[in-house]
Amino acid sequence: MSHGWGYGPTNGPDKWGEDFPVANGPRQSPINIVPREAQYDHTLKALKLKYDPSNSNGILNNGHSFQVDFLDDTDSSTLTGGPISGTYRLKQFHFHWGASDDRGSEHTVNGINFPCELHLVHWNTKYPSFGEAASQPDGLAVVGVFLKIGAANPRLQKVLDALDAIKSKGKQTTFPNFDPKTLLPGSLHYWTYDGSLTTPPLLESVTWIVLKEPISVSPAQMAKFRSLLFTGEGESPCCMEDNYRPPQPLKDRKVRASFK
Ligand SMILES: NS(=O)(=O)/N=C1/NCCO1
Ligand SMILES: [Zn+2]
Repeated sequence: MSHGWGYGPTNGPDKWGEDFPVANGPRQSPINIVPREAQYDHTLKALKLKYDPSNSNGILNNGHSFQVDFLDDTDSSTLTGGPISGTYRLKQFHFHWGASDDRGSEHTVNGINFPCELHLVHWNTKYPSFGEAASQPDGLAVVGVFLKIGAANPRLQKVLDALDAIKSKGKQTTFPNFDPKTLLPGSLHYWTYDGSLTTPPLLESVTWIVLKEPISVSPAQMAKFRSLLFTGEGESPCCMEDNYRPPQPLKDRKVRASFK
């Protein structure tokens, strides 16, 4: 790709391998999850998510999605338990979504797409920083949460209300006192497998933890996601939508389930 990566016909997922050959590697993400082929593992621990709302810092349109960034200089917002060992710090959360409600998630379940998927990105504190951790096979842990069309989600609305201030690429604003736990479903049952970042550089450093239970989002709330722009101020506007990578080959991997 002569220009930066994105989700269009000339710089989208099918082209990423030109600049990032790991795109065709052995542990790429996302994947299609087939529940009846997942192996229940009774040794898997319960997820422990401890988030301090005072760590939430800002919200940024990065030109691919929007992300809420967290202060990660202490262990006050962490993921422990689950399939991982040690302590992983929350760095940011972001979403992927479609141009219409029939697509948008990155992981699929029995080939079914959800309209949106939330990713909470954590890094292993055995490494000195997110950047260092991102290059290690056990460096990152991302919790994925599906969003399913239903009733409006008042907790999600707090995030969506900030989007008017970050409509175009590069815009950011403060986003204090937000508890990401409010975005989680009632059940923390999960599927887990070894994978990668789903965006370039596609590093194969992610332990994926995909929650079985979705949270709700209304059609009007989905329209709010789509009101963002991939493009910067002064560029011809392009709606931020279909910012998802499709499922990748499972290759020599097993998906484990934390539940029967
Ligand atoms: N979609 S993803 O795998 O979470 N990708 C990233 N990239 C930077 C942080 O998370
Ligand atoms: Zn993501």
